[in-house]
Amino acid sequence: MTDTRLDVAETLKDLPAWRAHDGDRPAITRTLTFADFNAAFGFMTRVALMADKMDHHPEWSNVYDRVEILLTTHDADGVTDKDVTLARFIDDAAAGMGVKS
Ligand SMILES: C[C@H](O)[C@H](O)[C@H]1CNC2=NC(N)=NC(=O)C2=N1
Repeated sequence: MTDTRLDVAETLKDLPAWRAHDGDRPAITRTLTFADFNAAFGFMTRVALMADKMDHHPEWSNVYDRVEILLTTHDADGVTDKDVTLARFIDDAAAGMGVKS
């Protein structure tokens, strides 16, 4: 994995559940809705452990069954392979956890 900045539009072609962040800097976002708070927080725990292992951390928030996630690489001021790797892990983790959207 490198800290090379990727083109956001190109990157999103391989990440259909993700959108370009509409804001101040290059980033990708996904909002997930789970069955309930327990499922949402269980998902966040799994992602948190992987993020810490990768030393690459999401910007996110949780309200009850909903988790909003923004991925960007602060050290590169943009989206990198690290964000793609974490996004794929997030998609895989969510797929088996009763995600409603
Ligand atoms: C010192 C440490 O490796 C860095 O601050 C890491 C920590 N987690 C990080 N997370 C994210 N999303 N981007 C970074 O550039 C980053 N850098």
